[in-house]
Formats: sequence, C-alpha cells, structure tokens
Amino acid sequence: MKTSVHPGLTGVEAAARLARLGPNRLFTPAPVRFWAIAAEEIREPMILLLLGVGVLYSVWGGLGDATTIFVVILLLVTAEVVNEFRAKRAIGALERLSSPKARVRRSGQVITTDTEMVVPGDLLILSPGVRVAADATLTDTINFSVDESTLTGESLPAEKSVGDVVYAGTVVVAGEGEGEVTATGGATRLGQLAAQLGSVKPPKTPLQLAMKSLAKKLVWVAVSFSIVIPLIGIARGGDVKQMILTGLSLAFATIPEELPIIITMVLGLGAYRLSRQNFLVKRLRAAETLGDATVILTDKTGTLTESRMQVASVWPPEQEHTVLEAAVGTVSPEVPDPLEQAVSERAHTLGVATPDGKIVQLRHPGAGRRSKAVLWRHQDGSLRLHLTGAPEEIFDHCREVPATLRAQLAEETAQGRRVVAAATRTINAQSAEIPLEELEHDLDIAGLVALADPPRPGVHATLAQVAGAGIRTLMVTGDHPATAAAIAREVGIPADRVLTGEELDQLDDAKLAQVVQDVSVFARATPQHKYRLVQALQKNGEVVAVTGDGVNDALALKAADVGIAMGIRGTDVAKEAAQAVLADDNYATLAHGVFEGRHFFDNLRKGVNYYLAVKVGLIAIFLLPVLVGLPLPFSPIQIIVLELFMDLAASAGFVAEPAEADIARRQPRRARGALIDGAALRTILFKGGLLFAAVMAAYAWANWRGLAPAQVQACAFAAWMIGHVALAFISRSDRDWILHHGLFTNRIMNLWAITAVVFLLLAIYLPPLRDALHFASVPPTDLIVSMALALLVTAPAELRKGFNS
Ligand SMILES: Nc1ncnc2c1ncn2[C@@H]1O[C@H](COP(=O)(O)OP(=O)(O)OP(=O)(O)O)[C@@H](O)[C@H]1O
Repeated sequence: MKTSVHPGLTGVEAAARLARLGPNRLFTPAPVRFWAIAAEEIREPMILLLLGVGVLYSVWGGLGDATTIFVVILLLVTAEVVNEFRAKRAIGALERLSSPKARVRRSGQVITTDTEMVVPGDLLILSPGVRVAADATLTDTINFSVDESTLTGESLPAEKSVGDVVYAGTVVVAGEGEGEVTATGGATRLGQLAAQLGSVKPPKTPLQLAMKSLAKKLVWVAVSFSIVIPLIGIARGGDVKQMILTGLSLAFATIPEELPIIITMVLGLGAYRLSRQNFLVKRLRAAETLGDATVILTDKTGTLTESRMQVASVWPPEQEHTVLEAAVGTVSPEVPDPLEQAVSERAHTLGVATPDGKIVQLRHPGAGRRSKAVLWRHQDGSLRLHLTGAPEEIFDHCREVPATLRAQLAEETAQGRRVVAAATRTINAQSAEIPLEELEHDLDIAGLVALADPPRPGVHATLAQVAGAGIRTLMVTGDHPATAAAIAREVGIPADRVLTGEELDQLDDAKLAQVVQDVSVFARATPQHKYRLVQALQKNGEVVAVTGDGVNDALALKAADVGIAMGIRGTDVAKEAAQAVLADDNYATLAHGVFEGRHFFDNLRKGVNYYLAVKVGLIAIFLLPVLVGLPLPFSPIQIIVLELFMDLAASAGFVAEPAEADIARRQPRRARGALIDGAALRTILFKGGLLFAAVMAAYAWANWRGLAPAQVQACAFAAWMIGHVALAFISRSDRDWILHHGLFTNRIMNLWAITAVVFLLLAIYLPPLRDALHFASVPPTDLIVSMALALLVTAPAELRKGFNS
C-alpha cells in the first residue's frame, strides 16, 4: 500500500464544499418545534373535550365561567407542551450525541470527523468494521473487501481493488483501503434508495406500548364513571346541566392521557442526562431495561483496563531490536490499535524502523485468527512476511520455539500482561500472489513482547459496588487465560476457574447454561462465544448487559437485553447494533448507567402510581356524594383546576426525583412483570382512599359547622390541595421515611408544592380568583382545620412504609 501520496482536502476547502453541497446525511431530522407540538396538542381529543366543556359553560354558565375555563385550558396546554417539548428536544439531542464518525485525511493528517461533515473529494481511510461514509472510488487497497448486503442483499463479502467504487452504507470486512469521495448524502446510491423508503420513525419501546395499552383500558374505567356519576345524580333529582358539566369535567380529569407522556419525560430526560455523562443512550429501550440488568458481560481491554498499553518487556532481552523489528512490521500506519501503538512507540524510542518497502498482502486478526500478518516487498524486490499475535498460534507456525520462551510466556501472563509473539519469514520473490494462509509456515520466531495494561483506577471499587447490587460481572476476552485471570483477580472478579473458547466449544447449550452460573472469566473467546454466553445467561433467566467493539460483536449486542458498544474502540458496526454507547469505554460509566436505569424506573413507577392514586381519589370523592344524595364537593371548574396541578406533579415532579439511598445496594427486580403489579395496585387504592377520606373529612367538618355550599367546597378544595401535596411528597420514596429521604431535595416538587399552596390561598381569599372559581371566603380556622385534617388523614401512607420494609 502506498503511504499518503495524496494529502487530501484542506479544512478550508472542505468547509467551502460543505457549505455548497450540504451535509452528508440521508435524512434531515425533523426539528422539534414548540409551535408544532402545541398545534398537535390542541388537536388532542382531551383538549377538544375540554373545549367542549368551555363552550357549554359559555352557553349555560356565562362569560365569566367561559373565560375561567379557557384560561385554565391555556395553562394546561402550555404546561403539557413545555413538558413534551423538553422531552422531545432531549430525545432529539440523543441522536446528535451518538452521531457516526468517519476517518478522513485532510492536509496530510488523518482526522476523525462527523460523518455528516464528509464532502466530495475527501479521502476516506477504510479499515475493518468501518461503515463507508459516502460513495468513493478506491485509490489504494490491500486485501480489501466489503459487505454490500445493505445495498445488494448479497451476503458474501465483495473484494475490491483500486478503481472500484465503494458505496455509502456498506461495511469494510477485511484489509485496508483509501477512497476518494465522489458523492455524499442524497446523491449516494444509498441516498437514492433511502429517498424511496422515506424516513422511519423510531419504534415505540415495550414500556411505551404497555403504557399506551394501560391508558386505553383505563380510559373506559374513567369514561364509565364519568357517565354513571352524573346519571345517578340526575336520577336523584340533580340539576341536569350541572351534572352534564360535572360528567365532562370528571372525564377530563380522570382519563389517564398523561401516562405515555410520563414515560417519555422520565426516559427521555433521564437518557439525555445520562448521555451527558458519557453513557450515550441511542434507543430509549436501553434506558428502560438497563436498571433490570442482573449480569454484565464485559470486555477486558479498555473497559476494565486503561487500554494505554506499554511495552513492559521484550524477550529475549538481548535481542530486543530484532523482536521489535519483526513486531513493528505488522503495525498499521493509518489506524494502529493500542497494542500496535505501544509496539511502535517502543520501536521508535529504540530507533527501530518500519520495514522499508510496500505492503503487498495483509490479514487482520479475526475470523478465528489471533494474529496479524503483513507481507512486505522491500526496495530490492525481496519479500518478507511478518506475523504478530497470540503466542500459541504463532508458535504453531514456527519451525522451532525455544523452551525458555514458553516459560517466559507463563511468567508474563501470570502478571496480567498481554503477550504477543513476533515471527518472520523470507519468502521467494515470485510468491507475492500466493494467499497469505499458504505462506504462514516455517516461520522464524523472533521473540515475545509483553504489554502492560493496568486496571483502570477505581474499577475494583465499582465492581464491588455492582456485586453488592446483586449484579454479576463476567469478563470475556480474546486474551490469554493467565492474563485474563490475573486482571480479573486484580479487579475483583472471581477467577478460580477460567474457561477458554476451546473448552466452551466442548459444552452443549444445557451444560453451558450450568457452567455460566459459576465461571466468571472467559479467555481466548471470540464474538461467537460471547453470543453463546449471552444466550446461556438468558436461558437462566438473567437480564444481560453486554459490551462489544468488533464487527462480529453485533450478534451478541443485538441478542443481549442491553447491547452497549465501546465509543473509543468500537467499530461502526458495533455502535449501530448497540442500544447504547460508552463514550469513554469505561466499566464505571456502565455501572453508573445501570444504577441510573434503576433510578429512571423508580421515578417512572412513583410518578405513575401517584397519578393513578389521585385519580382513584377523585372518582371516589364524586361517587359517594351522588350515591348518598349530598351536594358535590367540587364544581366542574374546580375539577379542571385540580387536574392541572395533579398532572404537573406526576409528569414534571417525579422526573426530578433524586435516587433512593439503596439504589446501589438493593437486589435487581427479578420479575420483569407489569409496571403495576398487585402490590402497586394496593398502594394506589390505599393512597386514593386516603385522599378521598381527607377531602370527605374536611367536607364533613364544613357541613357540621353549617358553612354555605361555596364555603364547603372551599374547605374540600383546601383538603384536596394539601392532601395531594402530602401524598406526592410521601410517594417520593417507597420504603424510606420522607424525612430520611430528604424532604426538600426535589426542587421541582418544592416549587410545585409552594405554587399549589399559594394558589389555594389566593383562590379562597383573592376576590377575583375566588369569584372565578366559585368559592366563598371561609373563616381561617375552618381552613386550617381542613388542611390539618388532610395532613392527618394522609399520614397513614407514610406510616405504612414502616410495615412494608
Ligand atoms: N493488532 C494486533 N496485532 C497482533 N495481534 C493482535 C492484535 N490484536 C489482537 N491480537 C491478538 O489477538 C488476541 C485477541 O485480541 P482481541 O483484541 O481480539 O481481544 P478482545 O477479544 O478484544 O479482548 P479484550 O476484551 O481484552 O479487548 C490478543 O490477545 C492478541 O494476541
């Protein structure tokens, strides 16, 4: 392969072309616009229902009532639109954060840029695992082939050489190459295909679907009550118009249209926050499942270790020069991996040069091989083959291997070092066309290079924390078993037994499912082994999070419950197959993500349970008075105001809830059951019942005191507002006392509570608002008693935690 004859475009020229020809992308993501969301929201059946109520009010009630109701509608719609806008903008930003990258040469330097920034004339640097960013004509290749199945459906790799065209969207599977971009974005072949397909909306996550279906079921419950309650009222001689308005308002307040929005808010905003901390959530699904992980299947290099490899020793030491000369012959000049970087740095320090000449053949590790082979043609026409890789594999191809080398290998690997052997062979000058595999024999061993790659600082502590949270960590590596075991011990993974890929092949699926219960370290493993491990673990009922970087890791990443690609080491293919990307490749970031996943799920459950509890309370509050023939505790306008406050708490308040103290200590939720199980249902009914009792207590008190109907409603309203604020605070933690959890640690909830209380006081004592909402001023003592009753009656929800834990 020629080395960098063409320097590529300059940055200035590339920018000019980008401005002229537009970004290299197939779809322009629809921008998230506030007004578009608002327009959509206004067309929602719920809002139409409310507008209907408004119109009826203006016909039956009067202009004042109609104005009040339209103001409330405006507030409600604004609140919902702001919420939805925030969540959708966050989800949109997620895509930008994990946008694909491409390697190009500009002004003689290889740089990594956003794929969108690639322009015609750019020189693409292509290596295995790369998804080709744009259509390009190959200017340089070496044993180069691509998988074109996305375009042609043909699954066999297509070999390509200089002059051939590679298409955007295809994947490099072998060799190395360089190509000059001829078309970008919509002008590429893929772009033309994509234009026919149109844009694809991301599918809804299982939880979003479950929530939608739950919301649909609950609509019927809400609607039934909203019909039955006014019917009973009318049968008992109530005012027909008033009852119709009550029914409509009740329907509006109890139909759980907010449920799917709560999910989008919690998962969307949560995933966005997590993505700012190096855990890029590409699909919301990942945010959903992460917290349930019971097993983390992780790579070693870069995830548990630093991936800043350094040559620790070379064997035999007196022949270091020769060994490095052999090893540096397989170092890729364009895209060296950390191992190659370490070798080349050391060679550079000692003044050992890269072979002088041209690469005529090349084979990367992979497809069952753990070595890299490069065939060089020197200036004088002679051919020399260089092989670097797993010692046992290299030894097999060597003429003879001194026993001291084998002994040294054992010693170095026991210290956790990655050890590669380097060997060479002089080849007949006429044999350049013979496939590499046929040349790889009778090699002369040069020696061993041992590379140190220490564990990342803090990874030991994180692993212990993860283990304490009931999550097992399994290490799967392509490295030597002794190296794997030594690193595993250092970071705290049990390594009494290490299983190699070869041993794993001997086990059938049933046996493997048994073995994975005890063994935590797998060495000399391939991506296929990783895939089998994921399946075996899932067979045992585990929820598996897996990391991956290579082209062939896509299988395991897709099969896992959460597939997580490495951001630094990962290939494009792995990143595409994964649901999330670790921007820093760090195990600690992954662990943090799992705990955050638990946190999201907690918040979601708390928000939903609270939301349903207050709805149950509201229905009960209306059912009892109509059944026993008492005046209604709230007028229709008041019901609509209540809805505004309860929606806000559930959708915005619980999103901001800090994690529970035991988030990293408790065991995973084993049963991946429904969001609302038996226990949750009991809690919902219990809390709804308490809210009902709180309002009824104030209502009874006000009646007993002989207050006027509008005053009775004011007392009931006060009890509701205080009661539902108290319940919201109590619901912020399931098991922990709220004082222990932190009474004022949720800023949004604080703000909401203060607004609710101030609004309550203004609604009763500020004449224009009071008149608009049909309240009457009440003696402060009665108000205080109503509020105190609400606190007293809802307190059992807090006390119940003592019995639950
Ligand atoms: N660039 C390379 N040159 C020579 N040999 C290599 C190279 N890369 C990998 N190998 C050999 O292949 C083995 C497996 O390496 P690989 O990078 O595939 O491991 P892995 O599965 O990614 O493991 P890990 O989780 O430790 O990264 C290494 O131990 C080494 O012997």
